[in-house]
Amino acid sequence: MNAIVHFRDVVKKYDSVMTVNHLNLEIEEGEIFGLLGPNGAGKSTSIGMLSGLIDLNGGDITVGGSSIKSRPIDVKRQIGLVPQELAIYLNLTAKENVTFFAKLYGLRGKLLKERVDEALLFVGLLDRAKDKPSTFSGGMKRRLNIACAIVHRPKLIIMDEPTVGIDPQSRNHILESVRTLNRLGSTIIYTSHYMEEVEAICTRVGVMDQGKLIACGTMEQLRLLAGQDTKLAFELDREEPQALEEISSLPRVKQAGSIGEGIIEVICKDSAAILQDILFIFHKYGISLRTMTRTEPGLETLFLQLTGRSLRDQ
Ligand SMILES: Nc1ncnc2c1ncn2[C@@H]1O[C@H](COP(=O)(O)OP(=O)(O)OP(=O)(O)O)[C@@H](O)[C@H]1O
Repeated sequence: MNAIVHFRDVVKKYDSVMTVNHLNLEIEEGEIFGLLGPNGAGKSTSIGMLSGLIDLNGGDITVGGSSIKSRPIDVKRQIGLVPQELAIYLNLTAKENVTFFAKLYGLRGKLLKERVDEALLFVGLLDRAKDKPSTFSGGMKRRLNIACAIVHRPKLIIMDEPTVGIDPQSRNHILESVRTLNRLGSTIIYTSHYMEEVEAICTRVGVMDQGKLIACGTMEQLRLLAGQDTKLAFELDREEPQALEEISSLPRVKQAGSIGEGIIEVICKDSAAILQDILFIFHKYGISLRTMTRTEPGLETLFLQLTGRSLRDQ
């Protein structure tokens, strides 16, 4: 894997306030990277610097090896930015909007027409191509915003809170689009303070607070970092005290016990690493597994544990 985005010691100050405080971050090609944090954490400022819209006060950011400071045009060409505020023209039709952005990115002629239709189809607005966005719902406007950002098939797509205040249908459409764009080869950076969205679609998550990256990793890694426990529940065809004893003595298992009706619960750290060991013990004692459930603490709990504050109540 190659890092497509590299923040190196990035600083942004407004007056004397460190809005982005020595941010170091690498995002690999092919990731859906979630940038999570409460309002004012510095997410939009970081994204703004990455997109060349805000100057840096220190450090550097590279995209595909090009520096935003010395080669901003190279960087911008690789990026599709879906900004938090809608960046569409209400007096142009949907098609004219997407065409405008396609031309900005240098598309011309037949290719331009193809890509515009493709982008409108992708966001489910091809049948509304001739309508002006003033007649669209909030969710449709956001989808048009996405079409404008992806029409040039960028390597890196940045979405800044794209689902704020929209209907569930458009929200699901957008989340599904993110997955599809990623499958088609784009790396995605997705900022949000909706933890459920980040948990559902992101392969890795960076948690920002007060201008700093306070944690970064897969959900499993973040849980480990915060020292949180996962609960595994196994429904078995029979219970075997010796098997339970062996499970209890596995490293990383904090607690294992029967809760009756053939169900045993295991409280552990890093459940992915010990699952094989537990299944091996069942096999050794000839115990059949009927069902298994895994309950994990969410990002909200994790944020609380890392900062002592809630993500939502900022
Ligand atoms: N142009 C500006 N001048 C002064 N302060 C600013 C400016 N832009 C942002 N800030 C401040 O920087 C801090 C970080 O803002 P930023 O928009 O990056 O946060 P965020 O994590 O994206 O939050 P949100 O989810 O609300 O967009 C905030 O305290 C904000 O008030």
